[in-house]
Amino acid sequence: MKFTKMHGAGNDYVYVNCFAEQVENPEQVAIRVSNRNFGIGSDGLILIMPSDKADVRMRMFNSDGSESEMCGNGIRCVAKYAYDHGIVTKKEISAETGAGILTLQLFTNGVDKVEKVRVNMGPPRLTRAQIPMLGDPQDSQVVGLPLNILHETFAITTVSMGNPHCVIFVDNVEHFQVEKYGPLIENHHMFPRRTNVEFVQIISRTEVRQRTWERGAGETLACGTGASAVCAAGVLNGLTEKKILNHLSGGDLELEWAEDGSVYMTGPATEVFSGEINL
Ligand SMILES: N[C@@H](CCC[C@H](N)C(=O)O)C(=O)O
Repeated sequence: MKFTKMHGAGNDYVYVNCFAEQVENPEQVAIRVSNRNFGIGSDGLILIMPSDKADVRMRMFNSDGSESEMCGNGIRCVAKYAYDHGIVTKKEISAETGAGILTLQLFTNGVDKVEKVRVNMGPPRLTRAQIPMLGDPQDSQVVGLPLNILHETFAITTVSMGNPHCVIFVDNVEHFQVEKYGPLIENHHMFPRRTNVEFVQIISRTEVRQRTWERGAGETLACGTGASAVCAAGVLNGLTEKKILNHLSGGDLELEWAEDGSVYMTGPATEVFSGEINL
């Protein structure tokens, strides 16, 4: 299988051009290639596919083989791959994802390669049914709900960006035990399809620092859907403005919850290397 390794702010995936390749059993392939000792090494597998509804389609698998509806860092890299490898020639493209069809604006450098992408991530979805989360499905939003984990109580805010997120504001995120609490919240019975978890420190009303425990992957260096969920959660909790800079462990993302109701995410996309693997 031919592949290209790419990352967005350090959130790294193995990308396969399915305009040219066919991938059987992508769940198993994701587990195999993601392994950092016995495989290529990545947070998961992303398939770049033809679409009959959009310029390109993305399917995304975590390193444990589970499929997610959406990946914010991944979709920027899909856009970069599609433009740099001649699948698309426009600088505004559409992409089909499990979270719907998104529009993306591409920014190129002096040698006409994509460096940065702005994605309309769509509106944050806030009802319990949309997350999904146990409780009254019509509950319009969950903001600062107390959740007991071991001997701690966390105030959680839940947001779906097509995939589920549980946002928790903490005083000192660098010293926070992400590995201890992340998996307990990811697998909490409140979340029937598990959840991604963002631990966030407020720096100012326009700047935050985020660490992410990803569903199906563990702690990663960045999460674009998570950063978008944090943008909404900060506003819902009255902690931040609608436009913020988010410092993730592997780089920065710019977020804006705009007047049209959508969250816009802008950030880098980087190609690292290409190769071939015998499966
Ligand atoms: N890193 C991603 C999100 C990947 C999927 C997530 N782990 C899930 O299962 O929903 C991003 O940049 O959004």
